[in-house]
Amino acid sequence: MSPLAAAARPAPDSDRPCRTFLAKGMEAEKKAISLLSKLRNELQTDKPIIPLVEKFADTDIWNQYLEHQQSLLSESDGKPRWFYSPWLFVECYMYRRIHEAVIQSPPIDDFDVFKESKEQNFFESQESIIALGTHLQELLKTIEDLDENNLKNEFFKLLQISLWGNKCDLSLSSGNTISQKTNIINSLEHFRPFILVNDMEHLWSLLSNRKKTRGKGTVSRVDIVLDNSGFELVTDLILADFLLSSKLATEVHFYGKTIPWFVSDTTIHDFNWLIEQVKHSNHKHLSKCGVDWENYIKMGRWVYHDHIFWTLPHEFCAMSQVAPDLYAELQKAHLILFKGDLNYRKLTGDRKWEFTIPFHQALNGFHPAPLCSIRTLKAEIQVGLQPGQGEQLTASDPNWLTTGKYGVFQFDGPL
Ligand SMILES: O=P(O)(O)OC[C@H]1O[C@](O)(CO)[C@@H](O)[C@@H]1O
Ligand SMILES: [Mn+2]
Repeated sequence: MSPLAAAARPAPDSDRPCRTFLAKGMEAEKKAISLLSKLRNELQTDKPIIPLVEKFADTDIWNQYLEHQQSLLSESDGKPRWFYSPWLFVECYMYRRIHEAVIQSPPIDDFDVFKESKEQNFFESQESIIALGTHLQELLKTIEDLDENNLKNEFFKLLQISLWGNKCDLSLSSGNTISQKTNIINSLEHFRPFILVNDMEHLWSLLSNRKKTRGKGTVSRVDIVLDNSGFELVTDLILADFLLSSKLATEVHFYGKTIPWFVSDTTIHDFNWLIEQVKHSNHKHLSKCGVDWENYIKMGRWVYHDHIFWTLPHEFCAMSQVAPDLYAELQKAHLILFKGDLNYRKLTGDRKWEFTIPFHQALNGFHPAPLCSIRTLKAEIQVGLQPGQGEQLTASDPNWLTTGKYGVFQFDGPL
């Protein structure tokens, strides 16, 4: 019997639901693809930016923001358009429209379109991930005996690994694989000159002073606003493990993204999936990391927070108005680490600041707690440089702002 004839024959009752589900799935896939093609056409032909239509936790806030963008334009400017609106808004809007296309297409409405790329990044970085896990387990064997100076050096090493982990970012590589192939630990000295602002000493003095002076049983809390999943997330979890094991912190709070975002950004599914993968690694040191990390979560020493604010287009100086609950949560931290370039753009409002403007000024009143941006440069904004430093970089390396080759540890707050 020909396949067509077989398909035409009424299915036996046993697999009818399966076929219906399959048919519905294919229907949904077609719908999502057509919505995404419409989005691409709007983007490529500079159409007006249209309000979100699907009911979701943040639909109204997004549409209010779009109205705000409209209010900034004069009569003759017409509607906010793709090519003539602030990049921060338009890029965030694009990823939010991708999410809308998926939630409008049940039953695939909870599908993560970037899941495969994020998992591929993890698997392709296995060698360097194993090297990092081994490095951490070796370090933990002797951590109690390290003197202050050695402990500080180990802290600085893991901070730099977390910084350079930020290069592995799929939105910069527009989704092409950008996994960590080499053992990053051996390259730290080579990368050192590419750190343009280095406030690591501030981080050390803040945490080590608090460790010395805090009373028994008091909390030392470090909050990490995460960026990319995959290799970068491993570097952040290894840093967080060290913070607890060195007693520089007694608890670490993590913030991820509520929806798939900028291709590689971490969602709660990515966070849990990665810890599960590490725990089940057949490499004993790596598997020990995963077992410890799962225990930190069970004991409440690691806490994961979800908040819709992180996938809105707002600059962080608006957080206390737009998301006062999140601002209040961040105020409980003794230090907040903001990973990555997008967070840096939102910290500084993505303004065309002079390179030498102080970071404190660019934060425009956003001071929930002492904070540090740990960021590789992928967008044309950088503040807090020395006089002439930006100009010198432009002369020696014209694309220094956007290649991810340079990085900063930029601190703000009382010591
Ligand atoms: O993952 P990160 O470090 O926030 O990088 C995201 C950055 O990559 C880009 O999407 C492309 O360069 C920027 O627009 C964005 O700020
Ligand atoms: Mn990112």
